[in-house]
Amino acid sequence: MTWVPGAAGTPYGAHNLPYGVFRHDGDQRRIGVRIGDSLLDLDGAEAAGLVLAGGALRAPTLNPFLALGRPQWNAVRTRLTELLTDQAHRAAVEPLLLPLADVELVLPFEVGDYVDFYSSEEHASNVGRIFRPDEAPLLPNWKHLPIGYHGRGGTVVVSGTPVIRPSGQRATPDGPVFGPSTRLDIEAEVGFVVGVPSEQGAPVPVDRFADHVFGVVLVNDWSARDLQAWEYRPLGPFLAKSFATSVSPWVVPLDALADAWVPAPEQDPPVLPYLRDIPHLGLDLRLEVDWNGTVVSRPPFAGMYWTPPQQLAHLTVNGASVRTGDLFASGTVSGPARAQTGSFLELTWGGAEAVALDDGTKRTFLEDGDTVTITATAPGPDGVTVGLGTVRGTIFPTGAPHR
Ligand SMILES: O=C(O)/C=C/C(=O)CC(=O)CC(=O)O
Ligand SMILES: [Ca+2]
Ligand SMILES: [Mg+2]
Repeated sequence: MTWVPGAAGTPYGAHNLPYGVFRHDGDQRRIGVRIGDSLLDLDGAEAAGLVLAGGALRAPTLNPFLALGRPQWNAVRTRLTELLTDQAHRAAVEPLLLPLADVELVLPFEVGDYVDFYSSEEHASNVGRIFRPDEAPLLPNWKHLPIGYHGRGGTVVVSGTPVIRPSGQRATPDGPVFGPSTRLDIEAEVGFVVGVPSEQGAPVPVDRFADHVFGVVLVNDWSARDLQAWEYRPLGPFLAKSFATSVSPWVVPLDALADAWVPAPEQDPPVLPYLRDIPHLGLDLRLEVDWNGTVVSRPPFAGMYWTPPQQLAHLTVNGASVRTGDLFASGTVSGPARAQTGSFLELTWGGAEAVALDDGTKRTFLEDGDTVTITATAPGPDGVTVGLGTVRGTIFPTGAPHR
């Protein structure tokens, strides 16, 4: 049990220890690890010789640490657990704790390539029904491979960054017009952060997932549905999703989620051998979507049809390599019930059924000034939960100054 006041038994006790990057008093970016409502300054801890990672913890991003690989991730985690649970270290460590309220959390890693999957059967079927009412909801390939597309790593931003309403083309009966999106939406997703690179030409098999993937962030893949509906055939989303994708500031290590693996939905028809993961496990992450202070949805990640190891195996099966800092997102997480959907497109069924918020207003798509907050928890050891932090964004009008 941790000696840090108030932290034991919370979703951010010593069983979690997510990593982030912070600034204090406008200072340099530094790596920290969260414990309760504080963070431990790991730059200071490594400088003082309390934890050793060859200097990787003294960098302004997590990338050098992510690149170290599992044996060193484990060694650092073991040491941090010691420092934060053994009273013998308290006098040395306590001066390096900072209240979270006093720091600014920044993008924790330099994002490399960003891939977005489409792995919820409910989401894919719902979008199919809404966008393509005259066709089968799922295309014939959907149960044979995890569908995905390459997104835009350079526009991934940390939680709290303003989201400016994008402009673009949308279809009208009189032809396309240009202007601010009128159907701006969210996508509640889970992102996987690559630590150890793979070699070009050498696919990553399903059972090597944990050698490469360091941990998990929450993702909001903001989506302009009107732009998307007009542009997406035949190559998929382009400008409808590339303007901003928000991630939570804490990267939760896979090690903190050891108790969250659960059987994933059975796959029928059977998948090709390179996608066979035995046991076939997904993560029991429970998401919550809050719109201006009202919880409107609770998407269950455990029901995702394609698992993260299958996604990584598929992403690399053609010989494409992954690099440190690559991010692959699960795709929108939707469960079978309306109040489990991970997009407002589904929640309002294409904008036809407004949702009532607790403040007395009704919404279909996002209005300027709206704030969406996605959080998640997972089961942890001994009945505690693991917190995955928060990804929050507020919509600013088109043309708004960036900050
Ligand atoms: O079915 C379509 O045409 C498009 C669907 C999406 O918007 C999905 C997407 O970005 C992937 C996902 O988040 O599931
Ligand atoms: Ca998406
Ligand atoms: Mg996006």
